[in-house]
Amino acid sequence: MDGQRVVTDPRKILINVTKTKLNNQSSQCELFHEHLTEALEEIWTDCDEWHTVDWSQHAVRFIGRMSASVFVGPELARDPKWQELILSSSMNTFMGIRSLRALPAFLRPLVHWFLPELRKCRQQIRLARAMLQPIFDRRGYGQSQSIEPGKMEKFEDTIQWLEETAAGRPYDAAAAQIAFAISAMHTTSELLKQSLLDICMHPDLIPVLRDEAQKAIEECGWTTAGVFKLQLLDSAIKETQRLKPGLLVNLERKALQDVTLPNGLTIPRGTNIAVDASIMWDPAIYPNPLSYDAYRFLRLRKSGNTAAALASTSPEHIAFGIGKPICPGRFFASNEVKIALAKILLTYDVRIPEGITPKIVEMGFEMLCDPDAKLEVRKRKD
Ligand code: HEM
Repeated sequence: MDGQRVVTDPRKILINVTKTKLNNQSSQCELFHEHLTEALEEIWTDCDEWHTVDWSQHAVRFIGRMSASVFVGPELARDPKWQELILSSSMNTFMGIRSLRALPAFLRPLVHWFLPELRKCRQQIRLARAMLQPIFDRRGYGQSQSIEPGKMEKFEDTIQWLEETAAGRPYDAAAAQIAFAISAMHTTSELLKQSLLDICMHPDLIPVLRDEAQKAIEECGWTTAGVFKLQLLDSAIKETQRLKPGLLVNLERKALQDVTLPNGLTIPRGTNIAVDASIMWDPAIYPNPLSYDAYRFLRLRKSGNTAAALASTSPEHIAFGIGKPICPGRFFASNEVKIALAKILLTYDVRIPEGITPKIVEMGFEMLCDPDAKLEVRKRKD
């Protein structure tokens, strides 16, 4: 799969762009806010009567739109054809991987050519190439030609950063965009979906979170400094991620040689291993671990625990991974989710329809937000 290959490419072009460029943009929060505002107006409208929205679908579209504003720049981010392409290609990749995993390993190199989802992925890579080409032409990029970084016109998007980081080495720009979508969209939108559902299931939080957001934005605007001030919101999201981390096991690896652990246990070569995420529900670490406590990480943060912020990680909270391959997109994802929640709470009244309790769905190792989750929303009076 082309998108997957870009992430595992040993030259690490995409990973380096994510680490060095993606988290370093001062204008990023404003851009996220601008695109989310447009998406909310288009999708949730200005209607000030309660109406039901398909939260499960809309959260993905909000994250897709915010992410695309930085991945491909405003022009493609606003293009409905690009939005559709990115959403469906990442879904097709996930479904294709699920279908392949159900087959014996020896059949996969052959069968993947015939699986409908993966055939669709290949068509979509071709479409992405065609849609990116006019931008490449306008900017004068060529996949095999080297442009001296200092001589490039500046664009603040991954199309440019990939070109700079590749520095003349061949790479597949379309596959890289699909790879960004695969890495970023599903994970981040799952976190956004469940965080808002958890907040709505604890409606006392809403006025407190609104107040925090109002003050932060009045003082600093939709900037990195403003988002940093959303500390209760940060804590609430991290609590959601603790209770529903996305995966029941994380950090999947294969032992390439016999490995003897400090306790003497030997993992034989060829063994597949993963880390059990249930440490995040250990009562010795998190008192009352199965209850949602939006203030839990705020209290820890105030007591000086440096790992208590959403984008931080520790052996007790591994939803963003840990160690060398820790998620390099975690700051980007945290900013997106915080901006989306603050903006939604400031602009809309939000509630879960009466009589409904959203369920978390476990599928294999995945922990998914209720795929049928609906919300009732109405625009707040200014
Ligand atoms: C809530 C959102 C996200 C979650 C929960 C998440 C989770 C993770 C985890 C657990 C890993 C490590 C996997 C391992 O060690 O086996 C990882 C790696 C990675 N993530 Fe994320 N991620 C999120 C968002 C993003 C975003 C927004 C991007 C890019 C913009 C991104 C890009 C990557 C990349 C490139 C890697 C591979 C790093 C490497 O191999 O060195 N992620 N992510």
